[in-house]
Amino acid sequence: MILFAAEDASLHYAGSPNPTFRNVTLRIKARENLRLCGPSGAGKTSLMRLIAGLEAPTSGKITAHACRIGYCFSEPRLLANLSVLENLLFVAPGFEAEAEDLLRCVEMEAFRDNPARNLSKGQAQRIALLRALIVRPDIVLLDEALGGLDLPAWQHSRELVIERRATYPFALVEISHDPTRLVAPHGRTITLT
Ligand SMILES: Nc1ncnc2c1ncn2[C@@H]1O[C@H](COP(=O)(O)OP(=O)(O)OP(=O)(O)O)[C@@H](O)[C@H]1O
Repeated sequence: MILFAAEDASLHYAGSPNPTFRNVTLRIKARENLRLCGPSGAGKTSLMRLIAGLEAPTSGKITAHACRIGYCFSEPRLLANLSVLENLLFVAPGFEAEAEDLLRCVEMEAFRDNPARNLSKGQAQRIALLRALIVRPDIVLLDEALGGLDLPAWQHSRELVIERRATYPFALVEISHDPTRLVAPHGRTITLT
């Protein structure tokens, strides 16, 4: 099953001298692993935003785009004045029990009622990961999302993604400058230049 398909898609930001990427043809199948590679500024985040529907191609077309996305940005982007639990329930109303289970998986149950603004960057990144997973996505997008975590926190987070996929399968698209910090290191690679 194809979850996302772009044909000859190019993206040219208004005011930029050149397109960010040109003529990208890409299909994402259910459950597959994909890594976006390329030097800084090559357009990896922009392509991820296209997959998420946050950008539209300036030429070419998106031919399949009917799925639920869990997006973990490179910054956590939590709602600062809401508690940790409220941040999760904001995207998944009524899922209290599941939110609490997920918090236990990343050893953050004690932070449930803390305002998100009081979290460290690594704690906030873990909550942002839970927010992406709790919506039962068809595609999870990780944009350097776990890069700042120390090794034990990263391992916990990686295990959580793997376990969660076994129950609620999803395709995984990752951007990581560090190949040792990929959740799925043997996935297909798309290289932007
Ligand atoms: N909203 C925007 N408006 C204009 N230009 C943008 C916008 N977002 C990104 N760009 C430009 O598009 C190009 C690609 O940026 P993008 O963040 O997609 O690259 P990247 O490969 O993810 O880079 P990095 O590895 O450094 O994160 C850059 O030249 C950037 O300045």
